[in-house]
Amino acid sequence: MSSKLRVAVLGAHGRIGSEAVRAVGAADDLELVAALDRDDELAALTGAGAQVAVDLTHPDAVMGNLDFLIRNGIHGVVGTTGWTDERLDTVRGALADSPGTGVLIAPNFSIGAVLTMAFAQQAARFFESVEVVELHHPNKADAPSGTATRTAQLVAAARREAGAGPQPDATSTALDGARGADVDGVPVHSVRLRGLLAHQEVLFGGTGETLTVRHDSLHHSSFMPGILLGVRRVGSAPGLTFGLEHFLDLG
Ligand SMILES: NC(=O)C1=CN([C@@H]2O[C@H](COP(=O)(O)OP(=O)(O)OC[C@H]3O[C@@H](n4cnc5c(N)ncnc54)[C@H](OP(=O)(O)O)[C@@H]3O)[C@@H](O)[C@H]2O)C=CC1
Ligand SMILES: O=C(O)C1=N[C@H](C(=O)O)C[C@H](O)C1
Repeated sequence: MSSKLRVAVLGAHGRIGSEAVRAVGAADDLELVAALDRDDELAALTGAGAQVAVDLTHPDAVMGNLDFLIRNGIHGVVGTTGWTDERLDTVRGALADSPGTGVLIAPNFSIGAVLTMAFAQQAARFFESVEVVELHHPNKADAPSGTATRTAQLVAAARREAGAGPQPDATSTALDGARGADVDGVPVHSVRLRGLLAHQEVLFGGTGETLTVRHDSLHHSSFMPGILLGVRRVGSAPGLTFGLEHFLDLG
């Protein structure tokens, strides 16, 4: 019997899932035992003896997939977006009935994006104003992106902790959408443009100065080291882990 970790990919035909299939297949310590997409039976995962499944599907599919994984004691590494507090609580509830099973949900697997979130969190208390602009390819399922939502939530929490009040904004009339989506008081603007992949700017403003923290994913390979790290680590992290930063030493 091989000592390699037995890994499955869900959403295996997709933009990022197909890259994950290649990355898992190329890793010496991992064995790709299933590559499933829409209409494939999840039962194939137990048949193949999958120990970890990577979910890169769609917000409409991920909850059902996780329910199956957790009930069968298969660890999950999830990049699929669409997370709300309610959804996260549902996953926590399912995991409570399956002690020993681990699920990592990462709004973004690229190291640069994880650092962007950390830097933004660090900068938040020093600036009066902050807005997030996320820019993606036009085939993306959701807006705002999971990364932008998480960034805004982290920045908002840091502002609250520092006792910062609402942001200055004297807008008295505006077209709907002109000021973006309000995520915990932080405006988030979503651009969908052919030619782009995944990009984000966090703009901070204070007296006489601005700071922009920008990250660009130029290829889907940017997400692979994070996905592989999650695959290798999730089995020793029972319960729900939200954010790849918990598996990284950010100092
Ligand atoms: N956390 C991160 O770092 C990253 C997260 N993402 C997220 O990953 C998700 C996928 O993105 P992307 O690859 O661009 O999307 P794609 O649409 O290219 O890929 C999704 C794939 O999943 C398939 N699918 C849909 N429903 C199911 C299901 N029930 N079971 C199995 N497969 C299913 C789709 O099939 P069909 O085409 O027939 O619908 C498609 O092949 C998104 O939520 C995206 O935001 C993306 C990049 C990085
Ligand atoms: O759909 C994408 O492409 C991406 N989705 C994730 C998100 O919504 O944040 C991660 C990255 O931005 C790419």
